[in-house]
Amino acid sequence: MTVATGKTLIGLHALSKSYGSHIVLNEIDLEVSAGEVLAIIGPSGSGKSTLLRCINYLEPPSGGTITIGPTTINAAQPVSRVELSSLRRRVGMVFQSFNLFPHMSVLRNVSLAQERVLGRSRAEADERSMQLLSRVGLSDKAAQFPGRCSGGQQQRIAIARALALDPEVMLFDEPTSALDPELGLEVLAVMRELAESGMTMIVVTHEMGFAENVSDTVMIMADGRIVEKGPSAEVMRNPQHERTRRFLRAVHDR
Ligand SMILES: Nc1ncnc2c1ncn2[C@@H]1O[C@H](COP(=O)(O)OP(=O)(O)OP(=O)(O)O)[C@@H](O)[C@H]1O
Repeated sequence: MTVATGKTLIGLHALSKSYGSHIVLNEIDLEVSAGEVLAIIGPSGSGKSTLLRCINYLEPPSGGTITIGPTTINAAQPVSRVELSSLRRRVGMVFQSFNLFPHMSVLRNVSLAQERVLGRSRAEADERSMQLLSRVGLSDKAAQFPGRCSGGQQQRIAIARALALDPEVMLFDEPTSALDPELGLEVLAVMRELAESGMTMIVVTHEMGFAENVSDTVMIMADGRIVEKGPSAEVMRNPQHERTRRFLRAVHDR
């Protein structure tokens, strides 16, 4: 259990996304409190990644609104570059593939956006980067290139890079799916620490242990809709909907 304050930080209202006639997100309503950790689980193709990508406008939604703190973006209206960069700055994202710059040192990977986006000096950015690398247990890798690091280390660097812009919320899209289980555990430990520090997190995951033991809230998606959402222990141990029960049984039998 983490430190959710009860104050809504993120609100989605009737958020929809279609590709042609294929409705991938069907009028999603969702509220996430400051400090809450929400795990999104569900079958393949149910719209989990699309939902995350719509929240930070990597995919423009087809309809609905996204509110983050005091700012509301309406999908029906054009979004300016200023609004988009403000949104992306406030919403950090970590992907399944780490997307680090291979030709830059680990330190530079973490510090570059701080200079470009936040206008920090190189010295300030490097100092902050070293703090964050230490937080993810990688201060000794600062001078290396990412290619010399393991997958788990690269994902922890990607987390440090996202944190470097001081986001209000962190989105994780299956951050351990590309990793061997042991390396995944390193990443999950960093995510647990982040959750306990009070970061607001939305995590698409196949890690049922994370959903049950770290997240405050679990949400099950199927066919672009929210099937069930509630306190994680309740949803994972006593699901109310047949669709959730079927999904959890299938995961369990895998
Ligand atoms: N760019 C795109 N163009 C067309 N269809 C897309 C696009 N992106 C996603 N889709 C479709 O949207 C649906 C939802 O995909 P999404 O990746 O959000 O599901 P998911 O629940 O995250 O699945 P998984 O667990 O397999 O990652 C799928 O049917 C997918 O084929």
